[in-house]
Amino acid sequence: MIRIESLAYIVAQSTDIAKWQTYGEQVLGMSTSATAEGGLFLKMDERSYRVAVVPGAEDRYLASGWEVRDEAAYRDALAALAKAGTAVETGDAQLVAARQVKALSVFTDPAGNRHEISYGYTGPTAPFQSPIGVQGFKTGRQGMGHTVLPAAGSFDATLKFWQEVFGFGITDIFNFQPGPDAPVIRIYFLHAASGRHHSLALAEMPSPSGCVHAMVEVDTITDVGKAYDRVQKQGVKMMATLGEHENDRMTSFYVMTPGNFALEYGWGGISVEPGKWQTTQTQQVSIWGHDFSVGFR
Ligand SMILES: Cc1ccc(O)c(O)c1CC[C@@H]1C(=O)CC[C@]2(C)C(=O)CC[C@@H]12
Ligand SMILES: [Fe+2]
Repeated sequence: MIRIESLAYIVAQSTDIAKWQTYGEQVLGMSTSATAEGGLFLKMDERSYRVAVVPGAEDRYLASGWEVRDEAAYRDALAALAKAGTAVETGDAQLVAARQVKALSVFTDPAGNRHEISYGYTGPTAPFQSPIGVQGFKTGRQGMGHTVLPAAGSFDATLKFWQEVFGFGITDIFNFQPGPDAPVIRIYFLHAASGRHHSLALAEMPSPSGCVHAMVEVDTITDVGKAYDRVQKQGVKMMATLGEHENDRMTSFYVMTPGNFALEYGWGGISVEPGKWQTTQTQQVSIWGHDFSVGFR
C-alpha cells in the first residue's frame, strides 16, 4: 500500500528573499507573495504556494513536503514511522499555520534528508496567474513535481525506508556511469500513489545544498521553450541543456536556483499505474539533448 499521495511542496532556505522573488517571477513565471514569517511563497497553481522560501543563514534546500490523502492516512503514516523507529517531531501550531495544512510532522530519512508530512491543505484557493504569461503548471493530484535527493553512503537503507515505510514503488532503475572508468552512481526513481512517473528519486551522490534537483512541469512545450529563452537572456546558470529523458519522456532543461540546487523545468512526462507498473531499467539519461557538461562551465 502506498501511503503518500504526492510531493505537495518543497521548502528552500534563503539569505536573500528578494533574489527568489525575481527568480520565481522572471525566470520560472510563478507568482509570489510575502509570508507572515518574512519568507516568500512561489505559487504555481490554485494553492497559495508549491515552493516555500524561508529566511535563514544559508541558501539551500530545506525540506520536502509530502502529502497524504486524509487524517486516517496521516495517522497510518505516523504509525509506520514509529514502527520503523524513526524519530518524528510534531509540527507546532506555528508551523502548521505557516504550511497551511491540518496537521504536519517532521522527520529525516536514513540519508539525513529532512521531510515534512501533512494532510489537508487549508490555505486559500485561487486561480494561478503568471506575471509573465506562463499558461499553467501541471500539478493537481500529482503534486508540485519531483525531487531528487542525495543518498550517498546510505543508499540501500534509504531506498528500503521509502519502500517499506511509505510504500513507494520503484518505477525505474538507472545505473549511471558518468565515464568509462567512473564508478556507477545508482539513481532510483520512485512513484507515490498518484502515479507521477517519479515524485522522488534517490541518487548515490553527495549534494551540499540538500537536493540534487527538483522538477516542475508546465502544460505546454511552448512554455518550456519560452523559459529556455528567458534563462539565456537573463544569464541564469544552466545545469543541462534541453533534452528528453528516456525513462519518463520528460522534455526539459535544468537551471541553478538561488537555493544552490538545480531545478528541472519540463513538459510531457508520463504517468504510471501504481500496483501494475513493472520496474524498468533505463539505459541512458536521455533520448536526445540534456548536455550536463554545461553545468561545469
Ligand atoms: C536520468 C533522469 C531521468 C529522469 C529525470 O527526471 C532526471 O532528472 C534524470 C537525471 C538525473 C541526474 C541528476 O539529476 C544529476 C546529474 C545527473 C546524474 C547527470 O549527470 C546525468 C543524470 C543526472
Ligand atoms: Fe528530474
